[in-house]
Amino acid sequence: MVLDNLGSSLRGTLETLQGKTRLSEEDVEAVVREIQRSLLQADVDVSLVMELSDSIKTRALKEEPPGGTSARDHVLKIVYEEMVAIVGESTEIPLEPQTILLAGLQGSGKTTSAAKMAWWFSKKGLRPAVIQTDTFRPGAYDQAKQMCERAEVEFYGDPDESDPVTIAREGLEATEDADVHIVDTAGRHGLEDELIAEIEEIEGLVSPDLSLLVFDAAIGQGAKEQARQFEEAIGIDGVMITKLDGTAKGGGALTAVNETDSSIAFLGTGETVQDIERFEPNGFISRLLGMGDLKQLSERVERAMSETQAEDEDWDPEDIMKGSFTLKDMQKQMEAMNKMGPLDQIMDMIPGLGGGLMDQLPDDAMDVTQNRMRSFEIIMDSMTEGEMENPRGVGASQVRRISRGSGQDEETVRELLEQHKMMEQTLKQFQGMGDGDMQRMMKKMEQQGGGGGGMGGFGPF
Ligand SMILES: Nc1nc2c(ncn2[C@@H]2O[C@H](COP(=O)(O)OP(=O)(O)OP(=O)(O)O)[C@@H](O)[C@H]2O)c(=O)[nH]1
Repeated sequence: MVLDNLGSSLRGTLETLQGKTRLSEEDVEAVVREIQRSLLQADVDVSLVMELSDSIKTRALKEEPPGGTSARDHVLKIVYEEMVAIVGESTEIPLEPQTILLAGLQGSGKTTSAAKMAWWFSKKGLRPAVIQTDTFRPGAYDQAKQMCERAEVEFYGDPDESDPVTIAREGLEATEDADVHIVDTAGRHGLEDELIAEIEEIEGLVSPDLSLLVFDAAIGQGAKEQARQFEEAIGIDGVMITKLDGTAKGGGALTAVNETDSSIAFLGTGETVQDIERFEPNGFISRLLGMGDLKQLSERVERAMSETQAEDEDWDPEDIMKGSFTLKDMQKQMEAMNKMGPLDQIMDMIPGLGGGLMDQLPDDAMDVTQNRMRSFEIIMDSMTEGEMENPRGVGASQVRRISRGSGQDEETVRELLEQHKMMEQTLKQFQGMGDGDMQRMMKKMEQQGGGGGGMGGFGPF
């Protein structure tokens, strides 16, 4: 999203402060101007931008950087804290039985978000059900049903019933064994009286514990009015911002959240049911500022690893840290990597890599890397069990055979073997480490956040 630009433009400005221990008024002005420009471009409301830049300016000039802190880090910390204050706390979502009502305009992503949330609750060990009351859009029933099948969660809808309130009532009865009920509602192009009357009636019937408003990140300034009307009709406890993976500006949604005193519950970052993140203000702003988001990263790694392991019970990632690292382990790691989502999203979560590295890479660098991973996967499919277990024993004639069998050139086969060797060596270093060493390394990565460092140490990809 365009707010990403904030990270790279801000980093550029902050670099000019490198080596300084004191800040002049001009230095602070320059940083604040850059922030204003990025936020306005991202559609954040003007008064909010002014409020934010005033507080950053006042604090940067008044507060003394703590001993040993550079002027650059001091400003970055202030910007970070003030931005976290704007987006506010995340909406509280208790992990217990409850009913959630989703509201929003047509196309905002409600149906998709309902299935995503159900998937999220199911991963937390609860039993969710989605109730589809959208009788307005003809395709809504099939879409919701399909997505719930993909998410492997219970679904209720009735394509032959035209009254949404009846569907809601019957849906709650039919899914009474579920503990989290997510009620999806119809959208309209605009906020017609009919839509408001309908959602009020559904709200009265289901008495939700939580009413969430779903916003498309591209909403722009219209968000404020929308949020106000839904707030009046049913009371909004939080919002879900969707399509943050796209080119949307996102700032309108931030403005609306700020204006309505509501908080952000979830973020939608793609079209599949797994593309949902719980909103975490610190991680979100860290990522915007190119400082990474280790929490989100480790959650994704854990999820991908356990899914990969569930598919092949003979494989245990823990073994890698103890014994030898075979090509089969590398193959499994690549499978897990694919499950983690698009590479550029993952890069943004790594402190010090994020925006900084992305700015330096050519536009197609991610595609090249992903294509190379795909070639590696095809090559590995053409290798024998023995070769996968002992890649160091693969000689020239085997390389030729694998190349012919996979349709990939010999050079790429050799590259794969080289890559494996490098990973094996890197792992050998880790194998000697205790938990304390690992923690120190993670800490170091966190401290380097925002420094725009290079690829150093981050595996081969
Ligand atoms: N890229 C991306 N697309 C999304 C995301 N969330 C939803 N979409 C897409 O946005 C479109 C609209 O989403 P729906 O879930 O149908 O929207 P809706 O609000 O239920 O629409 P109505 O039922 O007409 O009110 C679909 O094509 C979704 O695939 C997201 O986080 N990222």
